[in-house]
Amino acid sequence: HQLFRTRETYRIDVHGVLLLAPPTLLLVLDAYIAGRPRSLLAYYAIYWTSLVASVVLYRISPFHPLWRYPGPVWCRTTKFWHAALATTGAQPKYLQRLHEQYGDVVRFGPNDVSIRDPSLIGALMGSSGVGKGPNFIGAMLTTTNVPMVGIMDVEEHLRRRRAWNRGLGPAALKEHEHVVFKRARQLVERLGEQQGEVNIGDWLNYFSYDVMSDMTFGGGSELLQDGDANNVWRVLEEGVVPATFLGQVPWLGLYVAHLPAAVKALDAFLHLGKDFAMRRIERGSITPDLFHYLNNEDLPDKPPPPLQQLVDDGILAVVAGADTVSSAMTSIFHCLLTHPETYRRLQEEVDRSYPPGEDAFSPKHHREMTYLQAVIYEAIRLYPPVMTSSPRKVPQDSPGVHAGSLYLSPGTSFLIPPFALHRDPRNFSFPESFWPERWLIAAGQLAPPDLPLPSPPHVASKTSPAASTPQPYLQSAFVHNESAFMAFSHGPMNCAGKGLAMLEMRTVVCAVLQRYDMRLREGWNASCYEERYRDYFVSTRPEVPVVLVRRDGSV
Ligand code: HEM
Repeated sequence: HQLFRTRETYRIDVHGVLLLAPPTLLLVLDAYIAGRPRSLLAYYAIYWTSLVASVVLYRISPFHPLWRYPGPVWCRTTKFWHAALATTGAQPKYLQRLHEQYGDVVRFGPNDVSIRDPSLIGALMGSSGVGKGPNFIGAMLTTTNVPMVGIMDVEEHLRRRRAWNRGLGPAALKEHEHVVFKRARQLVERLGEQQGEVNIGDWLNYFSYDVMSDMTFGGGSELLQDGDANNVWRVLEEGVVPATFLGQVPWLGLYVAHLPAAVKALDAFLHLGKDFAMRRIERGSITPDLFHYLNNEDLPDKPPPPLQQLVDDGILAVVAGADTVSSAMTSIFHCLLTHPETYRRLQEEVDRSYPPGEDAFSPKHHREMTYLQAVIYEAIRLYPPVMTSSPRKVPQDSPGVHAGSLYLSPGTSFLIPPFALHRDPRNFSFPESFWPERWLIAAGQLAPPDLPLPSPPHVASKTSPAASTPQPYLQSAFVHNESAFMAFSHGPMNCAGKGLAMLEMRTVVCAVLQRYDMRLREGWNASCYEERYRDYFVSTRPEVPVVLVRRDGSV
């Protein structure tokens, strides 16, 4: 047990030696030296039972360094409880409930804590914060080919991150913003060609996937044109469920990697990124896409990285670049369509900045559109596309980490889940309500006496029974703690694509609102969006059925 604990390793051969050698040695000693042979099974049964008992007793005992942090007792015994819970997609709400019950620091696994205290974010995730956790080892079934987002060594992570910063920084973004505008134009045209009702989420999926392929690999996907005939989105959604389970128990991923049948969904998912990367390498560089930077094509003196690294980062671009943006935009439209007054106000701002005839596929007025920015931030405050964010782990060979009154011992993993922070009334007034005005009040652009008070939680349209619920918080003081806003995470290992994501969201919202009036399907139960929104590091969400009508009256 001490060896397992202190020499934590993902090597299966070492596990084998630790699990099999001691009982075998005892058998040999007993049989040949003491002359008392027993069945081999008895030695193994006694050894493994003692080992499991020792592990469990230690984890629930006061000798464990995380003893003082409260949490459900069963979660202390093994991480399998939490892994099973995470595969339901309900992890964010579960952690939120634990925080409500136990406080701001909760132990939700043997060596895992969740932290809901914004004052600790800087120390734990800032420039001298803690490196990433091992979840991507389990999710990607490998210790060697982990994409940049999951590299645990801080130095190595920041070294790999440099190419992403060059490829997604303001200068590179300027170079390929035309890709976003071209695809946004195509989206708006294709929406207009649809008859009757559309699931806006599907179209936003197609848009973000095509943008991601153009931006990262210089092309290769035409979902907006052809639809999703190869089910790439289904592959993505099916792949994230087993990846979520194995991300919680990463060592198991290395065993599962040897069972081809068990990882069919995951394999298909991994192949997506690989195909993209291979096609791009064969084609060579046409435009300075993200791959151009990841492959060091902009630094001729620097050798290109190994092929596997490019493939791994290709997969990261697929997931990080496509799903998050689509998720955010689906939530934006859901929120707008369930809050007609907000929709009207935003459309007025769009009409002022991009009146009919003005090119909406241009960032010319984005910066001055403060209400648009507020709507985007508010939608991803309520529905952060990465709801639990990525775990961090205090290195086993470090002295541990002190932050405020918190001490995290070596080997402790922790999460600072955006969902729990965003829905905490100590950080945001009316935390369950969609209320973009809060961002304007906080920025001093709207005076508190002019407050348009938020609608009841989540939805305010006629399609929801919540509309008749009495408003419960009218008298509360205004609270807005932006340091608790973590949709893009925090520090040098935060989201590398925030600039691109904001450009995509602003462009699509402006272009769609300029061209169309939208409404939800009559009678659609809007509250099912919140109920059926699931977190698997990225998210899966229910359909948002809408009807679009051209504002200029043409068909
Ligand atoms: C609304 C859209 C998006 C949201 C809310 C979002 C959010 C996040 C979050 C929470 C993380 C985890 C950071 C951490 O571990 O602390 C992350 C990582 C990352 N995101 Fe985004 N993201 C979005 C769009 C994008 C786009 C368009 C790209 C472009 C390819 C991108 C690229 C990345 C990369 C490369 C990482 C890994 C960063 C690292 O580990 O250093 N993201 N994102």
